Amino acid sequence: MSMEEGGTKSIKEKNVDLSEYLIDRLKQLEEEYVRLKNLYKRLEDEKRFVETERIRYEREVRRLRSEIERLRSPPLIVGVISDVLEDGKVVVKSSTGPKFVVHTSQNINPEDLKPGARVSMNQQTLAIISVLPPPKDPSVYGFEIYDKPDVSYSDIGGLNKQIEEIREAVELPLLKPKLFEEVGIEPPKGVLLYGPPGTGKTLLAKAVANQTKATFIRVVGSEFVQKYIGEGARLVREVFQLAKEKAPSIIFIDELDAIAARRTSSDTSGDREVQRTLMQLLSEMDGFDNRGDVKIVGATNRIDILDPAILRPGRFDRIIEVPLPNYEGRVQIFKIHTRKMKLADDVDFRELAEMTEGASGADIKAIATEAGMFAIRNEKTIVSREDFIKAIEKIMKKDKKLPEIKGVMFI
Ligand SMILES: Nc1ncnc2c1ncn2[C@@H]1O[C@H](COP(=O)(O)OP(=O)(O)OP(=O)(O)O)[C@@H](O)[C@H]1O
Repeated sequence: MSMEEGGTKSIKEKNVDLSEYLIDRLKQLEEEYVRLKNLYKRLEDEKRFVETERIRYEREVRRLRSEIERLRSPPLIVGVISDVLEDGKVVVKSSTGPKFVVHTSQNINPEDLKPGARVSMNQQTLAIISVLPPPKDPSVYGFEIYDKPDVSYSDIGGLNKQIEEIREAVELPLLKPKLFEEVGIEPPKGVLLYGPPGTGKTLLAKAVANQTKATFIRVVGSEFVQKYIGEGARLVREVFQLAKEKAPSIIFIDELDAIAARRTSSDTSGDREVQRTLMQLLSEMDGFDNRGDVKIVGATNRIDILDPAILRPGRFDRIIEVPLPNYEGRVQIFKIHTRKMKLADDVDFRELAEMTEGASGADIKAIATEAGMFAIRNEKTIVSREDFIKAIEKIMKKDKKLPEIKGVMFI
């Protein structure tokens, strides 16, 4: 009897155990379900994120591919249409001389194809790629023109001697031409600024233009000879023409070395193109009156490779060195580029200047901007000494990282 009782109990107990077990198991499964559901949601989110990242990278790859394509594409030749034939072909005179019968791109509106129109052509097939705007439009050549640049002498740090020299050579003749006549001397025609990159050469030229209310025309030497083959000499002519029309004006030729490097023995068509451009520049400089109100300021990082012809009297006859700033200069440049920043009391320009031996004005500007960025990253609006120190480390390290390759200047 007792056995039987005991047996029934155990069956009951077993049932209780089983139902407890099942409830437990159910709970576990429910929890597992919730966990998997969350995991699924997280994976879905991650999938979406990865998907958008993929699309972003694909877009970036496409952009870089087209950039590579663009950089690889050969320069175009400039020509002038002499006749439009009935079959849609066109007779063009290339800027290097001979005439050709060529095809045109389908993207060109046939109405734009008129005799006299300037066009760009593929180097190999000479097919017309586009019709260029009329030559008088200075933007065609990428000339930068400012009626009155907004840079003043007070924006330039550590170049007092250079400012004095450029004022004497460019500003005085523009503002007081009579003075030179009375004394009976010819004012300098052109001034050459030379020195390492980012030291303020462009800034100096802009400040003189501002002070004399002259139009500032900036052209880049390498663009004269690289953008449109066979056009360098004509571009030089056009810049001088434009400068005369906009007088008083200052022509600032950046990267002068690209068109005025000493002649080498090689005789490629590229060299001949550079030669023609330089000849045109020399003849323009010789041809105009130095008492006039057009002044030329050239800039180069490589005075050592310039053709001596360009430095002869009556051409670039004042040469001004624009070196890397010394300690005092760096203090001043730090002051200039932090004028609009809110600085903590622990920022000491003297200390910063000591830490930035060898930095250019452009480097110091970059340090100030970077210090501001560090402050923003830490959600501060006041920039502290620590932000500057981090910025100096970052910018000065970047400078040092540049590879050293003999004979090559990194600009
Ligand atoms: N002496 C300086 N005082 C204040 N700012 C300077 C000075 N030098 C350079 N900078 C800053 O660096 C920037 C670049 O300088 P700038 O274009 O005048 O150099 P550059 O000598 O013409 O260089 P590059 O040879 O590369 O053309 C300027 O916009 C300016 O903000």
